[in-house]
Amino acid sequence: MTDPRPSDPKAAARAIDAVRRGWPVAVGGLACLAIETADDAGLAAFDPDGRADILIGAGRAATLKLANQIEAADPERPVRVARAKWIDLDVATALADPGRDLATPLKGPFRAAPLGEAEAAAAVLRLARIAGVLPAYFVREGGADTVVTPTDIAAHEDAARLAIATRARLPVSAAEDAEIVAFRSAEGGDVHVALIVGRPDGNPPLVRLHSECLTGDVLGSLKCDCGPQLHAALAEIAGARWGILLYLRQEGRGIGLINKLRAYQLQDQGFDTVDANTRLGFAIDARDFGVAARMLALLGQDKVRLLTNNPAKVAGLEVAGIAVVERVPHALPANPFNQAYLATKRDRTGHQF
Ligand SMILES: Nc1nc2c(ncn2[C@@H]2O[C@H](COP(=O)(O)OP(=O)(O)OP(=O)(O)O)[C@@H](O)[C@H]2O)c(=O)[nH]1
Ligand SMILES: [Zn+2]
Repeated sequence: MTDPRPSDPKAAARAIDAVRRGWPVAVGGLACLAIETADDAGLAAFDPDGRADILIGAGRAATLKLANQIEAADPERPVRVARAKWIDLDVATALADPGRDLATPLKGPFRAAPLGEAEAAAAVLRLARIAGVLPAYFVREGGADTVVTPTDIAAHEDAARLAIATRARLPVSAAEDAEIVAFRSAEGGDVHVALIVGRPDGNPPLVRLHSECLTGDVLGSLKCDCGPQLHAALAEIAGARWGILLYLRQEGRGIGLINKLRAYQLQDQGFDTVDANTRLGFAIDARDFGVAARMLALLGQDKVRLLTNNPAKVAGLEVAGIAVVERVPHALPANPFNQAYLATKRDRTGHQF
């Protein structure tokens, strides 16, 4: 039977592009204009009467004293804020970006409005995360040139659509006998990579799921443990003679580089890594480890020994059909800049150190 609502990869790609360029998108019956990329002319064309409401995540809404007007819920849940005369583009921008709270104390009171279409509202906030912009929109009932459905947006991130694109020998300093395999989805999402070290020897491979961290992996950031974990993982896998490192393009636990740097800005103001994410209106961890499970399945592996301190990675693989026969701890020495970050992982996100 054919899917009555097949997804359209072009629609998601066009919508991501539109959000990044400051063009409106329509999801269901909601017309939405991303606040971060809107300009005065775009806003005037989208909303000539100044009547469009604001759509943000519940985590952000909670800091706007809207908490008592919304159900306590996950930080990504959409909240619609009724437009008031004094909410212009500048105020909306301050509303969208918690990094400005110290410099721009917010007015108020803000009033929550009925969501309209909850599924469409949630999907358009997910679209913001995928596009790498702040999850905040001007929103009104109506249409737009760019139309996208929640199904299109979900399909864009659907791990099941990943396939192997190509593979090649890649000797690396940790292991000369290595092969790189690249994965891509027809939906045009991120390209993920596996580095296979050695040859299958009949035992489950030693596997590391490494989420991209430009600051840590490339620049040697001391704020996190990613760089040292990456290199230690390669060394351990090489030592085990057979294993796989998955390099997952899940920068910033899935919120993207720019929004991760916004979370860092909030950390400079004293919030920890968990609260920084939720104050932006994102989940604490937006990653889908089903991507890793799909990659392992495509490589013919259904049992692994997993290098991690993060129980969510174990659970994420298991739920997607990969048996984790052993969790191998992967903790590295702290430094003065990442001590608090590691303590937050231990105390608030269940990491086992
Ligand atoms: N949003 C956000 N992402 C961060 C922050 N610090 C590091 N990251 C990202 O977190 C991810 C690091 O994840 P992993 O190395 O897989 O670590 P983990 O989930 O803690 O699990 P294990 O290391 O396996 O125990 C990378 O995508 C980083 O870019 C932060 O403060 N905020
Ligand atoms: Zn990092």
